[in-house]
Amino acid sequence: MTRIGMDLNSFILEQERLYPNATGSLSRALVAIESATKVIASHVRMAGLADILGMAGKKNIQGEEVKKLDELSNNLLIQYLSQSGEFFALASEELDEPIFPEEGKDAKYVIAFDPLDGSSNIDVNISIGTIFSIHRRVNSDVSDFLQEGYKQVAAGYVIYGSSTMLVLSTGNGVNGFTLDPAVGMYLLSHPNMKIPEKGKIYSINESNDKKWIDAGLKEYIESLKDEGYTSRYIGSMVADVHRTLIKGGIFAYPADVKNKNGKLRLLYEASPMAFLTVQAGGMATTGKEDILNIKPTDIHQRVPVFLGGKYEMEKLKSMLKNG
Ligand SMILES: O=P(O)(O)OC[C@H]1O[C@](O)(COP(=O)(O)O)[C@@H](O)[C@@H]1O
Ligand SMILES: [Mg+2]
Ligand SMILES: [Mg+2]
Repeated sequence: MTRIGMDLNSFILEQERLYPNATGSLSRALVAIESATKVIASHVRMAGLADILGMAGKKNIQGEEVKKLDELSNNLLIQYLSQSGEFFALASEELDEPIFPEEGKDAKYVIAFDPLDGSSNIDVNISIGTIFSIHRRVNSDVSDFLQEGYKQVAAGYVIYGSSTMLVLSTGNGVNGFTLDPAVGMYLLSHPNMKIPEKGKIYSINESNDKKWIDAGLKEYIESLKDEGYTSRYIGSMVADVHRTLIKGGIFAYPADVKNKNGKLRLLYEASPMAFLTVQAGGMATTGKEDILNIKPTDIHQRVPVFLGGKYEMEKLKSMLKNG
């Protein structure tokens, strides 16, 4: 029986037993993520001492400066996920093209991940994270990554914050586990997470307001303020979404004149976070369509993101003009 303090491995095995035909493959895949993120968490904790802050001295395919911790986290995930033998292919923010690990040639799943989310916060000791999205292998090629978000088998994130937490959904609700550093285990701390129907916080980079494309957006934010909402924006999607899941409200990264499709990437940021939000009882849209219904066309494609509780999302839909 699921209970507070239950360790993640026992939880994963308990979920597996609900499906008598399960082979254990997804369980082993999740354990590989668990192991990799524990090692990343330990590096994050010591980053200031271990000379792993700052730039790696290169740019990724999206033209962004790669930080040393981006690169380290990417390498650790590639190593752990590949050696698990449970992934046919891996796509990452920090990889130009997906890779197909030798050990995974018979595997059933593909995984897309943002190894280190919130790069601009790495050097200043503010919460950062890892985001992942798992789909079934269908065609055995790159197109396996171009499946709609609602087809995700599992999605989740790890937040390296004042504590490290892993938040996971396999399509059966959302559960959060806190890493107990003394025993090195993720323990169930937030069972059956539900986003409040109405919150008090909006989270958006308001310094971009003059560049927002949709003419209704500014009016919407003003109207939330009139209702007494306050602003919180960390600039790490993982941290802003984590707060939104727990406290409610809305998180947004809209399209603007500089980022015509928004900034966040569909496969390894928008889609897994939309899956978790919907599983927690909330909603997620680009302003034009449900994020989980988008059929991706590119591994690194970007989309506008609005996600949050029912009240804020319904109000948003009634006020956006889709300009
Ligand atoms: O600084 P901005 O433009 O508000 O962007 C913040 C957004 O960019 C990101 O840092 C992008 O993610 P990466 O750090 O993985 O590139 C998100 O975590 C965050 O929501
Ligand atoms: Mg990111
Ligand atoms: Mg990143």
